[in-house]
Amino acid sequence: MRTGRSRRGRKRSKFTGVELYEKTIGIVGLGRIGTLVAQRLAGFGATLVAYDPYVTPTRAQQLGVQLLSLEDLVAASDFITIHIPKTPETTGLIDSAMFAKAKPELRIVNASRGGIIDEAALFEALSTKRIAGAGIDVFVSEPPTGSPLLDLDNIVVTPHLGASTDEAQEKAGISVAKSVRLALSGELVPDAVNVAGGVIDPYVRPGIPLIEKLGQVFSGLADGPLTSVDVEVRGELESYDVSVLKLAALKGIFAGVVSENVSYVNAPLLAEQRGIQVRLLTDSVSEEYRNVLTIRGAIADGTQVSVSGTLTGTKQIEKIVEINGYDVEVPFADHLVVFTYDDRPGIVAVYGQKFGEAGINIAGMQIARRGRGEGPEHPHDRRPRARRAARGHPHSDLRGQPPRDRHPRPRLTLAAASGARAAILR
Ligand SMILES: NC(=O)C1=CN([C@@H]2O[C@H](COP(=O)(O)OP(=O)(O)OC[C@H]3O[C@@H](n4cnc5c(N)ncnc54)[C@H](O)[C@@H]3O)[C@@H](O)[C@H]2O)C=CC1
Ligand SMILES: O=C(O)CCC(=O)C(=O)O
Repeated sequence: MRTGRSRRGRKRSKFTGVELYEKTIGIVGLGRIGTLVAQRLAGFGATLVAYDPYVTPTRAQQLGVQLLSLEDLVAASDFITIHIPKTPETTGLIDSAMFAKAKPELRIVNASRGGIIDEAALFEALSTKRIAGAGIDVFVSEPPTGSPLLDLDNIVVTPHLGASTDEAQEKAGISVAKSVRLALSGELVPDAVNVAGGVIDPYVRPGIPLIEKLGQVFSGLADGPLTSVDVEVRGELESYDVSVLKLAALKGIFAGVVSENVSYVNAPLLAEQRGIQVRLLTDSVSEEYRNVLTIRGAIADGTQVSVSGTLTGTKQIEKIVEINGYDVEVPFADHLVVFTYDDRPGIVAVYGQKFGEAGINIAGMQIARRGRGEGPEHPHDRRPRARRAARGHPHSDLRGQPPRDRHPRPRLTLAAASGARAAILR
């Protein structure tokens, strides 16, 4: 890096730059920063391409970016800007083989982590003018004292100042404080290194508490040890990274049934320890709602359980929209009781009477059936029964017993709204 001054003043011609307008800019890593870079660059009249194997083409399209392979991105780009973590996979990602594919006009910027660009390969590419220039904020060893890169005149270096604005430093402090608060209250800390949730888009965020509650309902409905759980995401959410919804579903499922504290970190482990196969499935088609989240599981005896939910209206009210194949539309409540029974007259009155005898107020009710006089489809649905799903008291057992690491036997359970008064009818 040179000061660029001659004895008689500046040689202005040495400092002629190039425009971004009508150039191709390659963004490596379309996470938080890569996305912001794409949004900022949208106004520069450049063609934006990106490489990020963990981002869907639809998501990239929403950002006005075309996803390419890394090789194609390097070959097409006039500028490359790197925004990925340093991992074994990304160390030396940009090496001499990549520079061999680059245009001589390429200018490459790395403000992510040192070593993602192989420094020896970069030195070679810059010193032989294989590429036009580089802007480097991060080095393998910092400060980069003695690095031969510092002697080149087609590189601009900064001492790891990528986040050094007054605003960024303040935001970083606030962000850390918020994460600590979330961790202390047992909630999801999206930035935690041991949470496999990935970048959580604001559009995905409201689905987290929804699917966690669905997990609690699912757990109340499941009557035996689970062998598999599918977390299904249908609708517009399909184009986002929704991996956090899998974690939240598992957290909800296990919250009421294991005695240990369930978190976003240990929930996948709890599933693995129990030999439960867990999958995240996505589909862009959702017929009735903009988005629907479903937890579908199989129990060891082969029966299936499912529960779906959505967020409705401008207030984004959380609702259950399907239980075991029956269409419903029920808002979540502190206590829910689900009955499955043969479709014949007088059943509702029987249940109503039992609730009344137990001094329990019914605040709302919905009946669903697949067709006139039809009974339930699931074999395990053939006898009258109830399952409860309690929100707000996930650890409370209705009989006042400690939570158990197994599912309850079939029984008719009535729950008092306060959780304090409860009765069990068999
Ligand atoms: N120079 C500085 O002062 C600063 C540096 N950084 C660094 O910038 C980088 C990006 O930060 P964020 O955007 O917040 O991270 P992020 O986690 O939000 O995004 C990273 C993206 O990289 C993608 N990715 C992961 N492995 C990949 C691979 N092998 N190939 C291509 N893409 C891959 C992920 O899918 C994700 O979309 C990080 O390394 C961070 O430490 C961040 C802030 C300031
Ligand atoms: O300015 C700092 O403290 C370093 C920021 C950084 O490299 C990061 O957030 O990854």
